[in-house]
Amino acid sequence: MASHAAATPAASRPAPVSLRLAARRSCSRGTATGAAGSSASGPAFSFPEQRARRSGTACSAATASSSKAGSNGTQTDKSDRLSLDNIRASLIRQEDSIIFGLIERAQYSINAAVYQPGGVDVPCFHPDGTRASMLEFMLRENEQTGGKIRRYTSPDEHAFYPDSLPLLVIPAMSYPNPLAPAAEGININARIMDMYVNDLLPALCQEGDDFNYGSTGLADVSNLQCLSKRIHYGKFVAESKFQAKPEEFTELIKAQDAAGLMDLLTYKEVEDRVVRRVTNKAATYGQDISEELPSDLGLRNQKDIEYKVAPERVGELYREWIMPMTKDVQVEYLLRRLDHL
Ligand SMILES: O=C(O)C(=O)C[C@]1(C(=O)O)C=C[C@@H](O)C=C1
Repeated sequence: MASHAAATPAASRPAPVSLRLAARRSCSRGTATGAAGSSASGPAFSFPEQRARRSGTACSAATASSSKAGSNGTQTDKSDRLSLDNIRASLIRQEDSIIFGLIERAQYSINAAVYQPGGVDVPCFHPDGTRASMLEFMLRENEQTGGKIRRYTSPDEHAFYPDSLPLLVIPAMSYPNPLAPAAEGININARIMDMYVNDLLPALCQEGDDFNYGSTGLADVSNLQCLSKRIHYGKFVAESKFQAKPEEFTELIKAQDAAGLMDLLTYKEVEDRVVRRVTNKAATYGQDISEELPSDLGLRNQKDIEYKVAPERVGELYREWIMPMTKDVQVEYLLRRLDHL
């Protein structure tokens, strides 16, 4: 059990070498075989292909068969979840899944074998015959299922293996998408995977191996998908900021001034509030709640409360990794905001 004591900064706890190697290999090999690469030097996959996935034009089997679809076989998202007004509220809701997921994962040891290619004997899916890690295998299998039911046609979802997605088995759906076309080429999942395995897990989990590989991998898949969604929401946040100050942003975009964009989109006081809220949520979700009403328990001394994960540590992970990567997505999106228009 973690205490409420001040957490050691994640950056000062280097990951075991084996984990660093495993994730690096998975990222570099993944770029060649389907895993998303960092988009710093260009789109991770081709623009027309990604559009096909989003629009469902690669999904003829499904579009041809639905009676509930529109005249072109495409359904429309009737929810308002991608309207710009709902973006900040969604970020706050997503915190709950992320915090619960991190606490869930922290009950298991690091279990390094899950991240090492061949560490656990799983079927290989890399075309070049190199072995996959158990996490890569589970993530890709999960995307095969989600991909069939249009998860990755939604503009707020990003696959870790976008080049390996299957055809849809249900009709395509058209989503309201307030983003500029350049958004389609931005996918930083390879960086997110690297950060999760090498920085976040070592800050969260006990060293060692408890052999709960299946539970570990399931928690990891869910956490990676939640983190990916949260971080790529930066595209929507950036779009709302652009629309609020179009002249200022346009000037910086035309100058390709990444540092200026970062300054303009950063709200230090909002970040402080996020860290405080996340820390409070981690304190609430991470304590053992008994069947007694709080009033029957009397006043509990804060120092007596045992937490599953030190709440400050979760706040730090937000400050050090999750918010900076969300801002990186915002800058990447804004730098290309005027492309293809
Ligand atoms: O809420 C915003 O304005 C955001 O851009 C999101 C976010 C975050 O990741 O939580 C990122 C940058 C800001 O400095 C504050 C918060």
